[in-house]
Amino acid sequence: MTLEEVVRSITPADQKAAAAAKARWDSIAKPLGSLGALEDAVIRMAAMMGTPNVDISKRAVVVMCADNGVVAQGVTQTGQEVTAIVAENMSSGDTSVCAMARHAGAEVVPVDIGTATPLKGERILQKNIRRGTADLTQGPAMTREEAERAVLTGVEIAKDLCAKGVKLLGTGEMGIGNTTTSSAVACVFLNREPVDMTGRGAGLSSEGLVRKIHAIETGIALNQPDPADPLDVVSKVGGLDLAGLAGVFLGGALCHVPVLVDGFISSVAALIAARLCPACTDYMLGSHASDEPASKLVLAELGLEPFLYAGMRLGEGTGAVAVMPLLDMGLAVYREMTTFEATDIEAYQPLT
Ligand SMILES: O=C(O)c1ccc[n+]([C@@H]2O[C@H](COP(=O)([O-])O)[C@@H](O)[C@H]2O)c1
Ligand SMILES: Cc1cc2nc[nH]c2cc1C
Repeated sequence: MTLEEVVRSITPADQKAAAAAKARWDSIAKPLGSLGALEDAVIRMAAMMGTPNVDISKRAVVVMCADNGVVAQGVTQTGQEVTAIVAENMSSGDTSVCAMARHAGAEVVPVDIGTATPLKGERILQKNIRRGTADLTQGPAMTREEAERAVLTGVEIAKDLCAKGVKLLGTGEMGIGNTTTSSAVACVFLNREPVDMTGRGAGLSSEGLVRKIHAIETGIALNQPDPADPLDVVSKVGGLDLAGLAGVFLGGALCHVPVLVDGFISSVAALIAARLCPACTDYMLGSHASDEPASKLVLAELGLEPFLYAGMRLGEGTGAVAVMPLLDMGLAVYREMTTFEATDIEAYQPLT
């Protein structure tokens, strides 16, 4: 499929199924609406799936791994080599998201979408578009064609997983320097200044933070990304992980499968997808508000409410995976609870 075909094929979520799910919640013997965001999530998932019989039993988290040329500007605490080390550990099950995913019953799918060096590991999907991006302070991070190929790769990965029966997708990433690219992309879309949108990422000194803000200012001034053209923005000041994850959001929407946003980087990828295809936001679920300063602004722009305010800022998909057990618990009540009709409690009347 071409990107235009993908965008054209995504349809809004089904409001009839949402109404049926809401009716089911309102029949359950408990105060109306009292499970708050858990009820909303089940209703929204019913709309996404087109049925009140919500099923998220099979789940996977796609972890896009890529390197970013902007690390040459001293914008990160650790070196670029960490990307490959952590990405390979995704394959052996030795990362934070892997431990959490085992608990949440999710498959971790690490993808080499653009790491600087080839990755070893049986479980890694080898989809490298290029061996790391160029330094965005010197010119565009990548070509428009490379960005488009990365988006389409994400779409295909999501479609393949859905074809294998996955009913809930999580997004995650690993890429030293990707909070710099994410802040740059967010600045362009939200028309904000880098000083307000930039944080310390995986850990950065105060001098490093000044360099990071300066690199973003330079990259935007030099490349002049067009905020009305998402592929222009992601190719000039973004990264391959951002482009690939934007594709996962589109692919999930195409398959009527909910896609959980993770932290700051993932939320910016969701914003790229939303700018490519506004209807795909119907298929997104928030997870947590990352500690990165711009995280809440980006989630608000997407109209998403995070479940968790837990001060997390790890990435990898840890936030997305963290809310899966919460969704399971919401669904347990939705499916298993007795109704007002079956008890002696008089049904609540909706508040007027
Ligand atoms: O998801 C987040 O909100 C998040 C916030 C800060 C850091 N990270 C992770 O840390 C890495 C990026 O940080 P940095 O400082 O190298 O730009 C990358 O591998 C992300 O997974 C992730
Ligand atoms: C060790 C390490 C693990 C990570 N996981 C996601 N980003 C990361 C950054 C570092 C530095």
